Amino acid sequence: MLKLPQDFIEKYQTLLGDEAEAFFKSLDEDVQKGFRINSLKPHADHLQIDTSHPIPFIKDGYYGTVSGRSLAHQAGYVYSQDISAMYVGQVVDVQPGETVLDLCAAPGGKSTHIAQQLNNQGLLVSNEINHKRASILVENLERFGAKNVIILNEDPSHLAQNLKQRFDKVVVDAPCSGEGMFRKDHSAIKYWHRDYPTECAARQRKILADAIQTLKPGGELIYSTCTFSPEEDEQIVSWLLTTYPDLELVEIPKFEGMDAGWPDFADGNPELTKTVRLMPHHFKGEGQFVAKLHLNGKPGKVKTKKKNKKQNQSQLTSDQFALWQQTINHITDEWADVKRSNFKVFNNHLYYFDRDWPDIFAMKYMRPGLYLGEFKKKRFEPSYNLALTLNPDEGTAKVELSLDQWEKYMHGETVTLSNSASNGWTLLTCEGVGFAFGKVVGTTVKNFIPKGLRFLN
Ligand SMILES: C[S@@+](CC[C@H](N)C(=O)[O-])C[C@H]1O[C@@H](n2cnc3c(N)ncnc32)[C@H](O)[C@@H]1O
Repeated sequence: MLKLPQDFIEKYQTLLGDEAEAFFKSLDEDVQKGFRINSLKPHADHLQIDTSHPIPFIKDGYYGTVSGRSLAHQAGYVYSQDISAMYVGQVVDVQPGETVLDLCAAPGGKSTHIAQQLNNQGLLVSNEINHKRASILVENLERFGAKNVIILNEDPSHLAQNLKQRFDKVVVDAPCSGEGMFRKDHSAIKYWHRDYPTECAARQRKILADAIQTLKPGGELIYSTCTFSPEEDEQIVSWLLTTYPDLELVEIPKFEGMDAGWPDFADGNPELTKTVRLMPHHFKGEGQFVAKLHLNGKPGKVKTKKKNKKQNQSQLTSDQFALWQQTINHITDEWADVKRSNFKVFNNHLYYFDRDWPDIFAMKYMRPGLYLGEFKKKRFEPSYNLALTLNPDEGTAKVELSLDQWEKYMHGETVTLSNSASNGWTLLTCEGVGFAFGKVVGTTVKNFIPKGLRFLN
């Protein structure tokens, strides 16, 4: 049985009254697992992912599990995710073409969901303050294969300074006391103490104050936590409403087992019933809280900043452009019409960066646009990331490997083909699914799986 802190037990006995026992009991029960299918990728019925149990209120969401070692996961066709967390992504309700900021984004559950909803139109800026976690965010987003994502590794205050009123939607999936994760991750209990929720709430107010500055008037702020504590849930929303009179709550659709937020947990404002609480004794997923707020008002004057020097120094030379075109046109014609002004080069690394995207070059970035590959002396090496954006069904040069060969390739080994293929860079597929680039020389496929992504055993 889960050993809960005595202060926690007493707090929730007082807050939940008659329901407290059912609530504590539910923390010992198994949680229903889920995954999302990545709608950016072509249909892949042949991957035999079990989609017989759709989650009725989540588009592309299913009950069940998919192994992290599977081809489907490695090639970015699925994302395993708790169903409550999926619900938050659904609540964001992004429309293709919008500009979205995911401010606390690692490991990428909401960001991959948003990227999917954008359908390669508009822009997602996905930010994570912690560098190690930001690297995991990069891996997960790159697998997903979206072309319109910038990944930053910044403190929210720098985004507030540099990207004022830039976003249609801003998501703050806040660092919190994590009470809703106790069941999944028992170690989360170790960090908890009586004052922890209040400490987390102070940090959340600071993050939200920065987040609001990046939101366009007319835009929406989505605030969520994976905790039950009123200090971080209803009380934070109540603080937002009183501190920022231009914010108003938007009603969120509720489905079976979902509770409305509890006004009595804050200042009694009945508007708080527009928020949603997912409690494990009522709902099948982990604990979660979510609120959606609309920012009224007219756009204020935003000082236009001088373009950062790095922006201008990052132009592609005509030789580099020719080398890029020569390499990519051998693989696919998808990039044939993209103009030179939409590329940037930093230390020989090439990125796609749409001219209309905001200037992020004064900030710490992990991916200033879609990473396309690296110039090395007189050649260009296309990136793993680029391979995962390609549709193998649309005229892409490809070589099909067996599942055994795929496993070998994922271990970093060279693969030998039974028949020789056309020499040069090619998309590698397995069961028709694109999973990486390889370089063919006769019957040999040289391995280019990034070291950090290789299977170790
Ligand atoms: C709940 S997790 C985000 C989960 C993520 N949205 C997802 O769906 O996969 C909160 C994140 O906030 C980050 N964080 C911690 N302190 C922060 C701060 N002061 N400002 C912004 N983010 C912070 C943590 O590193 C963590 O990755």
